[in-house]
Amino acid sequence: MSQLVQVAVGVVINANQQILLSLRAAHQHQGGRWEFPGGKIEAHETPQQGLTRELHEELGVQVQSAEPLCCITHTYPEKQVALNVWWVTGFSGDVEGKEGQAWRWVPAKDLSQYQFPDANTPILRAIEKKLGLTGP
Ligand SMILES: Nc1nc2c([nH]c(=O)n2[C@H]2C[C@H](O)[C@@H](COP(=O)(O)OP(=O)(O)OP(=O)(O)O)O2)c(=O)[nH]1
Ligand SMILES: [Mg+2]
Repeated sequence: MSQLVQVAVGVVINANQQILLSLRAAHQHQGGRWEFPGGKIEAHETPQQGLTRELHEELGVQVQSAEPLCCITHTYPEKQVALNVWWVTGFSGDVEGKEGQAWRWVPAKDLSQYQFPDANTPILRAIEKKLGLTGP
């Protein structure tokens, strides 16, 4: 199996309980699916530094407050990823698709209507749990 790729992912939530999604470009791995923004952590970075850099590069926002949400390891046919997922409750700046990608704020309860990379199912469960959206 190829190397494990470490990825920092941000679940950015605003005051209206909406979550920021961004569309993966067609040419990317898992292209055409919606994602929680983020990307590969560089060798010299901590996961939180990677998160902050990626959200700034991809969406032009500055992370101000974040805590770990969950960690997921997933094996795709072509690579294995470790997603270091952060719950981002504070940021500054206006969101912009810096890489030309579509993005949108989605009510947390509507996330299941979107197609995400296969690894993301546990992230959706973690968000529901965090927000108390799970049934009895
Ligand atoms: N950002 C992000 N990546 C995800 C999610 N779910 C998931 O399986 N991944 C995978 C897809 C990719 O293989 C990897 C993330 O890498 P990436 O393509 O965003 O990396 P990057 O921003 O550094 O961009 P690049 O090197 O491809 O230019 O993690 C998700 O919700 N968000
Ligand atoms: Mg990325």
